[in-house]
Amino acid sequence: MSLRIRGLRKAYGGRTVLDGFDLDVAPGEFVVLLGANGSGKSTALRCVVGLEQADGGTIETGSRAAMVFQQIHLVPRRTVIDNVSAGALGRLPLRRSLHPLLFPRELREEAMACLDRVGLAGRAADRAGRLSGGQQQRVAIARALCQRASVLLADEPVSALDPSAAEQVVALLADLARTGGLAVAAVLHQPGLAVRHADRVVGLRAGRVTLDERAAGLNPADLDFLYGEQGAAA
Ligand SMILES: Nc1ncnc2c1ncn2[C@@H]1O[C@H](COP(=O)(O)OP(=O)(O)OP(=O)(O)O)[C@@H](O)[C@H]1O
Repeated sequence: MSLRIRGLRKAYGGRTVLDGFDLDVAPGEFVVLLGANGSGKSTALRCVVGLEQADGGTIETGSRAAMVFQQIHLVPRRTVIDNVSAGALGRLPLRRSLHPLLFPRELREEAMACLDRVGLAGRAADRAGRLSGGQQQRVAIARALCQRASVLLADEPVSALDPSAAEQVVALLADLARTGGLAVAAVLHQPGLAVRHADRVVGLRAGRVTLDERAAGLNPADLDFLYGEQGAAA
């Protein structure tokens, strides 16, 4: 099991946000998290990558977990390949991580392979800021791949993209799971994208899993339940 979360608990100022959250994502599987604003989806993913400290529960990620966000945060004046290479900076000696000219050749090659996996090898030398929003999100995914993660998390990766770019990015996440063997979990606010691309859908209400089923089986009653008046944190 590449990602296994059990009994995750988190409160902010005495207000419970995660109330015993469980999640399994297997290698090769693409799981979409759905739920109303405030139901705890982002907090759960942020706990996995250490951006938040859980109050209780266990998280196992196999090897490394990497995450992409709605806010893409590329360095716009740097080239696409420099941005992707930055995913590996933590593995380089400090001296070599200071400037792209000092990055080792093997790292460039690895970054190029990551860029190829997201279909953007041809844009390697362009400045990142010149790419479209959808292309920039794919570069951010390549940067995450360059971290050599076995678990890839995405927090609303397509909320700022037009429908066609969103479809492409979510299809890419599904493909990275199925052909790349990654365990992929994404928070989406578009149930249609989940039905079309995910293997499983996990629904949260008030920091607990209240739905876990095959994406193709998602029905309107499930969505009413997830997004109804009580769907957010209690
Ligand atoms: N750093 C923080 N300090 C205090 N409260 C927080 C913090 N981060 C999140 N919260 C609160 O925790 C609750 C859950 O937030 P979270 O972002 O996990 O929900 P979400 O399901 O991802 O919502 P959304 O769909 O709006 O992104 C919200 O009520 C939010 O205001």
